[in-house]
Amino acid sequence: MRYQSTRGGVSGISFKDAVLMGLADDGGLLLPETIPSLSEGDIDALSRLAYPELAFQIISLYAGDLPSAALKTLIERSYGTFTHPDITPVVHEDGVYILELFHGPTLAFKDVALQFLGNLFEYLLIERNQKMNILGATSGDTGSAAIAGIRGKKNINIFILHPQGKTSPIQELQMTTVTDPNVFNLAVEGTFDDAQAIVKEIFGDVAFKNQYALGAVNSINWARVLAQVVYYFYAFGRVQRLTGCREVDFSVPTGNFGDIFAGYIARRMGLPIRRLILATNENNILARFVRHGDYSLGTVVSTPSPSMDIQIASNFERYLFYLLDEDGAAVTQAMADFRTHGRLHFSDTQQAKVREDFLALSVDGEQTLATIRAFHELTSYVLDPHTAVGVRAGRDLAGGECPVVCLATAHPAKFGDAVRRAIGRDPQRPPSLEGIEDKPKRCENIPADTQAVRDYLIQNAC
Ligand SMILES: Cc1ncc(COP(=O)(O)O)c(C=O)c1O
Ligand SMILES: N[C@@H](CCOP(=O)(O)O)C(=O)O
Repeated sequence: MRYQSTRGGVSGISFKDAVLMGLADDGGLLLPETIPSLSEGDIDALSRLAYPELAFQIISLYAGDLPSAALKTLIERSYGTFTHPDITPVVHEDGVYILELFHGPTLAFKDVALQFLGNLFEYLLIERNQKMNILGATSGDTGSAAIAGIRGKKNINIFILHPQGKTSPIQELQMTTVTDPNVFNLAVEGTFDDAQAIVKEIFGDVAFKNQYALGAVNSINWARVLAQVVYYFYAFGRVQRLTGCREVDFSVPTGNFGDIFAGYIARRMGLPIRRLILATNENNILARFVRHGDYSLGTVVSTPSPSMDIQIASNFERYLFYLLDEDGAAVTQAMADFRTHGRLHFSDTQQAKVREDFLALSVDGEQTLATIRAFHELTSYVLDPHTAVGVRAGRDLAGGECPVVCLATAHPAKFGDAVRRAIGRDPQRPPSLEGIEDKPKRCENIPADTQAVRDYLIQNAC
């Protein structure tokens, strides 16, 4: 499998090189040159596999340059840290199937890909006798998952920018209480969008990126998206076995568009997904885009689901590549237009195509809390606020005989304030969070300024 950039300036590179390149050197995002197509029989066989074996089969399709034995070991190590034997179990509650993606070390879906990516980076750096400085932006969950995947690894430093005071207290502590010497937490005076823009600008300076061997842990990195494709197949197999259904709907709480884009790839591979339901909070540029073709930038607002307080969704560019008929020049132009005007226009034909690919709903804070409350009253199950956004959209938009799978993207204990407001008590704390408030912390404040972050990197790079 070879990889190409959405902007047409990079092509023919291997999986390993794509993982190390992160952001494509022309500023675009990397995608496989072809998407493998699976038959009904293939999917049937895959749907019977346990998670690690399934991950091996799916990832192998895209990573032909990784020896099989090495890939197997990476997968075993990555999912050996999960506390549930099924890795991503599916539970059935009040008519919806909940795909629990929060049984990894930091209690969010990011662990599924970042445990794997951390081990993959280590393997590639040993193989090439190289060092790496990871630079990432987080609205709360990627940061802690990336730090957990990288801490203690040799020849890698990690620099994570989070928006100061805008993550949940537990999310912040999960990052700042990791005081290993190779971990650098930077609290940016701005929003997640500011932090992500700084990261992309720094990656865009290819000479600097190469000089400091910068690596990407955000869903900029294709390996992130790839590892997330696996659980769509897993959930489909489990739900099909329970219900005998031929198709399923997935409802996906969405911010940076990485998770739902993984579902889109799964569908392009042939997985019978009837509808991909894109659920946002009030930061709803993507829901407006799907529903009305209105892709225009708003101002980031704070919500009970802070990890999705995002306006500029990184992976939208990957979808745009397909919407614009895989024309790199057209994507480059569209991205430049968006930077200049803060909006993009789509033809009626394109809008119709988008509505074939997705349904969408924007769920506000009150509705989110009401969903947590109502679901808890009916089932005793406590949803985290991001999952609640997806459950609300799934209930409103799914229909007919087709089961709906809602992605449970985080454990409720990460968002105690929102849960308390909804159900009047704190969520139960998993053992990994016990005593977290009492641990020593390390974090530095930094302005939302690219040069300041570059200078910090230069001083602290390995
Ligand atoms: C808990 C949680 N749910 C949902 C999302 C949205 O996922 P994505 O950014 O891949 O759209 C995020 C992060 O963005 C998250 O941390
Ligand atoms: N919600 C994310 C935002 C970054 O998304 P990513 O998938 O591109 O890493 C977070 O928790 O940081």
